[in-house]
Amino acid sequence: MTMTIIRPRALVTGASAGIGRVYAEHLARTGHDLVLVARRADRLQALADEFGQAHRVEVEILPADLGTREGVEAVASRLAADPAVDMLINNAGYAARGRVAELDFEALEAMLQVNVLALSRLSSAAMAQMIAAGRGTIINIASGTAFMQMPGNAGYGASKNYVLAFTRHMQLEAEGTGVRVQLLVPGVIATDFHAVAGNDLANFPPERVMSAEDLVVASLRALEMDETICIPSLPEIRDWDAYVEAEARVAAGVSRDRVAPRYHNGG
Ligand SMILES: NC(=O)C1=CN([C@@H]2O[C@H](COP(=O)(O)OP(=O)(O)OC[C@H]3O[C@@H](n4cnc5c(N)ncnc54)[C@H](OP(=O)(O)O)[C@@H]3O)[C@@H](O)[C@H]2O)C=CC1
Ligand SMILES: CC(=O)[C@H](N)C(=O)O
Repeated sequence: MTMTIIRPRALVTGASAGIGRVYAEHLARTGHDLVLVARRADRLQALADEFGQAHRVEVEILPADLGTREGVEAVASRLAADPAVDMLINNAGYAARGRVAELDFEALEAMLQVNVLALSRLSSAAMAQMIAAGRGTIINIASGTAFMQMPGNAGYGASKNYVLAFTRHMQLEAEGTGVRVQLLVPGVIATDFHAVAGNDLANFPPERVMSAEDLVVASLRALEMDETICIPSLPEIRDWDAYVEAEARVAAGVSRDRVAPRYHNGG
C-alpha cells in the first residue's frame, strides 16, 4: 500500500528577499510545501531549488507583480483554487515616502496597490477558502510606524494603519471559524527595505534594529502561543492591552446624542 503524505502548504508574498524569504525558509524547514510570490522570478527559482533540496518539500514559484490587477488576481485565483494552502503570509510591501505637500501621487497610488489593495484581496481569497475548510492561518505584516507620525511618512504609515485596522476586523470575523489571523508589527528590521525606500539602515541606532530571523521566529512562536498580535520587541504585552482599553473608551464616547460639556457655551 502506498501512503500519500499531505504536507501543509504556505503561500508567501514578497518571498524573494528580506522577511518573506526568512518565513519561507522557516516554513520549508518545518515541512511546509511552498508557493513563493514576488516579481523577481530568478530569485524565487533559486530559493525554490535551495529549499526544495535542503528540506525535501515542494516549492512552486508564482512570479507576480502585486502592483497590477492581473498580478493580484493570479495570486488570488491560486489561493481560491488550492484548498491545500492553509497558510498565507501577506508580506510584500515597501515604503514610498514624501511630505504631503510634495506628494508624488503616482508613487503613492502604486504603493497603496501593493501594501493595501493586494493585501486586502489576498486576505479575502484566503479567508473564503480557509473558512470553508474550517482551518488556516493568515499573517499580515503591519509596521511600528502605524503607531507613529513622522514627516514624510504619511502615505506609508497610513498604509500600515490600514493593515492594522483591516487585520483586526479579520480577526473578529474569523472567530469561531477555525482560521487564525496574526497581526505582526515589526519595528526596524535589517533588510533591503531601507535601501528600496532610499534610506541607509546605518542611520538607525543598532539597538533599534532587529534581524529578520528574530522577527520571524517570534511571529511563529506567537502562533504557537495563540497570540494574535505579535509585536516582537514590545517588552510588555500589557501596553498593547492598555492601548486597546483606551481605544474602547474613545469608541464608547464617539457616538452620543449630545456634545461634550467642554463645547458648551461658556465652558
Ligand atoms: N524592514 C523593515 O524595517 C520593516 C518592514 N516592514 C514590512 O515588512 C514587509 C517586508 O519587507 P522587507 O522584507 O523588510 O523588505 P524587502 O525590500 O527586503 O522585501 C520586500 C519584498 O516585497 C516584494 N515586493 C515589493 N513590491 C512588490 C510587488 N509590486 N509585487 C510583488 N512583490 C513585491 C519584493 O520582491 P520583488 O522585488 O522581487 O518583487 C520583496 O520580496 C513589507 O510589507 C514592509 O512594509 C514593516 C516594518 C519594518
Ligand atoms: C517601524 C519602522 O521604522 C520600519 N522601518 C518601517 O518604516 O516600517
